Amino acid sequence: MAPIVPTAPAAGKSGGRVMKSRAYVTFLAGDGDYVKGVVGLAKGLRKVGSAYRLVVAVLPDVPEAHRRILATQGCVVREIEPVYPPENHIRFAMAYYVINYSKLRIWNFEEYSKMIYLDADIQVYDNVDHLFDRPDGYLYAVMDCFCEKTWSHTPQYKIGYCQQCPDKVKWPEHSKVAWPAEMGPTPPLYFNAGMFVFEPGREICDRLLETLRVVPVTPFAEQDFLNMFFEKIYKPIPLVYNLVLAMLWRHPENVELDNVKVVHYCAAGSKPWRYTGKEANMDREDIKTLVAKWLDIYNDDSLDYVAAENAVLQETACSLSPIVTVVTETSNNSYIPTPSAA
Ligand SMILES: O=c1ccn([C@@H]2O[C@H](COP(=O)(O)OP(=O)(O)O)[C@@H](O)[C@H]2O)c(=O)[nH]1
Ligand SMILES: OC[C@H]1O[C@H](O[C@@H]2[C@@H](O)[C@H](O)[C@@H](O)[C@H](O)[C@@H]2O)[C@H](O)[C@@H](O)[C@H]1O
Ligand SMILES: [Mn+2]
Repeated sequence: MAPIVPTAPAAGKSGGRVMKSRAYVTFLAGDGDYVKGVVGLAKGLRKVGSAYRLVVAVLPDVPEAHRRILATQGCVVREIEPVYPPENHIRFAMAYYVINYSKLRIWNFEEYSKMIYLDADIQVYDNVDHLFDRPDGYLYAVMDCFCEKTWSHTPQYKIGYCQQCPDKVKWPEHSKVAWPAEMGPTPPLYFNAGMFVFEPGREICDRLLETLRVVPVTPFAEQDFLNMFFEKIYKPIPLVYNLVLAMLWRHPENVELDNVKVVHYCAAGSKPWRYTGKEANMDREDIKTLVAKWLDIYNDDSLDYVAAENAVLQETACSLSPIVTVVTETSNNSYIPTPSAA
């Protein structure tokens, strides 16, 4: 029987107006091991019973073999054009951050009404689908921390100010001690761009790319840019939705690990799929536990797309023949797994 190729994301109808769908989205570049992060994320979202697909925005340099792995894990693989910042001589906080500007292409996925972006080094341990119901018109994300060495180029770091504890070292305008006037006003709230809730739109995507061409390039690349661009509509959400690991040693008083729903493995040496435990802070018990948690999901075959689909079918006691996922390449170069009865 010819496989039934699912159409574009299921769009509900309400009163004649086609309701667009929602999805999680991540970003994959290169032929390296971040693909493991995406597989882990896909399985993690399945484990928490998320109702939405995971779209993977891939750069052209992501090999076919990796795209097929992702399609067989139930991901919707969409190729995007790279985005480069204007000519610059900036030293990025991490040299590879230059590729992260390509994340901006996800605003072009306007077939979705709302998306939750997650870095490939993020894992979801509790269902967070309810974030899709937050009021439209804002960008929701968790506040970052300025205390790691990666921030040593900033005035915040130099004076020991962090938005996670604004009263510990106050920003000059609120401090009794004389400070150089050029410190300016307190910096606006700043989010970590590893996780955010946003509304795609071609028009806003064009505005992002036009603006990128005329603003200075800065060390935290697209994260700095997104914070500048969305400053007026950024709404902070609790850190349980994106635990930047450095918070565990920089602001433990702000972290209730048992309540954390989403963990961001962004500290140096914390990527679970290449963890050695040798870097600073990586021998902490809480880090070892979180890395083991990530690996448990990654190595759990029952969370693979086909296995999970079969489990659902068995649960509904249907006597269907086993599902074989045939990956069907569609015209716009996106791979959508096509479950078909053998
Ligand atoms: O070689 C790379 C580097 C980065 N990324 C993507 O870019 C995101 C941001 O990079 P990273 O998470 O390493 O930055 P961090 O959050 O650790 O600063 C990753 O999560 C991946 O989604 C990728 O696909 N391949
Ligand atoms: O390209 C710029 C990157 O900036 C951010 O990096 C993190 C990381 O460097 C941590 O090590 C720091 O502790 C944290 O503060 C900092 O924000 C995002 O996680 C990532 O998705 C990406 O946007
Ligand atoms: Mn990250």
